[in-house]
Amino acid sequence: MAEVSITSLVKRYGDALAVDDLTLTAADGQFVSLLGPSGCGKSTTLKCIAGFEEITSGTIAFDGRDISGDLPEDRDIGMVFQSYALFPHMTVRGNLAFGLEMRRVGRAEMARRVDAALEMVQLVPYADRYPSELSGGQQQRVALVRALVIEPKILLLDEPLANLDAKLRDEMRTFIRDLQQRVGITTVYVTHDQSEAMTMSDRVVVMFAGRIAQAAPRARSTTVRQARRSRGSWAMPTSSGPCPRGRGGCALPRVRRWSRCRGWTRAARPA
Ligand SMILES: Nc1ncnc2c1ncn2[C@@H]1O[C@H](COP(=O)(O)OP(=O)(O)OP(=O)(O)O)[C@@H](O)[C@H]1O
Repeated sequence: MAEVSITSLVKRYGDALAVDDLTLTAADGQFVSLLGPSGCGKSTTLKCIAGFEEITSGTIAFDGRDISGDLPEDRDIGMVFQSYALFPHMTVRGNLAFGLEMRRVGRAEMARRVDAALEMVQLVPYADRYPSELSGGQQQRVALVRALVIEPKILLLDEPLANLDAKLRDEMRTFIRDLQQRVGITTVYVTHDQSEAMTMSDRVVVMFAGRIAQAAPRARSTTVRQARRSRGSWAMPTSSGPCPRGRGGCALPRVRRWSRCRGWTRAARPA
């Protein structure tokens, strides 16, 4: 497991500034969510951490070692996408074994890790099925353990629940959080769903226009229901800085106060 430190990260696509001087640390074992409206730079930040995008400037370090110039395969990360990205022509077992084969893990060790992974996500009876023979939730569980089976230092999740229905999403939130705590892996999770971020994370980092607008620890007792209740008062800041209503709630690094405050414009509320 590792600490992720991003310092003054800038990512430009031509003239477009996707990430603008972002500095962020995810401590060893911490679950950090990047939350914000569409186009604010969440996925770009994640892709920069993964090495899928070349950064324009700044540094990304794992446990203090600058990995900004490393290839993705040298970064020791596991990644899960919204679209599952499973290999359709491989069985569940084949999907789980693929990354281990690439890393030349021995047969006995590979079998041990794949069996443990199947057990972990309760998919032992589905080991020989193909992805098309699984439900969305089952496919996402395969994608999740496929990322973990290579025993990466960092887990990156890009809106992994976006394709699931509401009930399954609730179940998967708990599932992912429990799994993350059991494995103790440093996790960066991208979402535009406030309740998802609040119920799953140790820290919620709100992004807006490529920058960090708010960073707050999770309200510990927050449940899915509590988070849902607060959704009515959800409002994205139109700029960083204190609450324009002057009540002070938004200026404090506390998710609960901030989410209750109605000072921020509702016009920018994410869908
Ligand atoms: N390959 C690319 N080429 C040009 N511009 C891009 C590219 N990828 C992202 N962008 C731009 O960078 C900005 C940030 O995009 P990004 O995908 O990181 O946002 P996001 O917060 O993850 O949004 P969403 O929630 O919709 O996925 C957007 O303005 C987007 O149009």
